[in-house]
Amino acid sequence: MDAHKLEGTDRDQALEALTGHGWTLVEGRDAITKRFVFGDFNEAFGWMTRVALVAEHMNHHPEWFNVYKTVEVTLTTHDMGGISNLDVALASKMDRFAG
Ligand SMILES: C[C@H](O)[C@H](O)[C@H]1CNC2=NC(N)=NC(=O)C2=N1
Repeated sequence: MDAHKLEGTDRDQALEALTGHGWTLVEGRDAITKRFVFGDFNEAFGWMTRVALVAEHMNHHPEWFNVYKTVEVTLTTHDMGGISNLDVALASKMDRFAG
């Protein structure tokens, strides 16, 4: 997928959709974040595994932190110094996989 930094109304619309699904902007950097809470570690790590395969296929990788059944995710496009269409695509995959 071709990466481009989101700007203007494209960005506004994407952020509006994401915040409707529990994503928020990170303070002090151009990134989005969400905390996913699963039933147990098995569910959390299973989800991470499914996301990891997609992320590798996209060549777009999350920053994430897992403790037991909780995964805190931050998405940004390091190469562009901000939020791109790839972050939006990966965020929606994560939401879909989390059911
Ligand atoms: C060299 C490699 O293609 C780049 O470093 C890719 C890998 N995964 C990436 N993931 C994310 N989130 N942002 C990037 O800019 C990025 N760049």
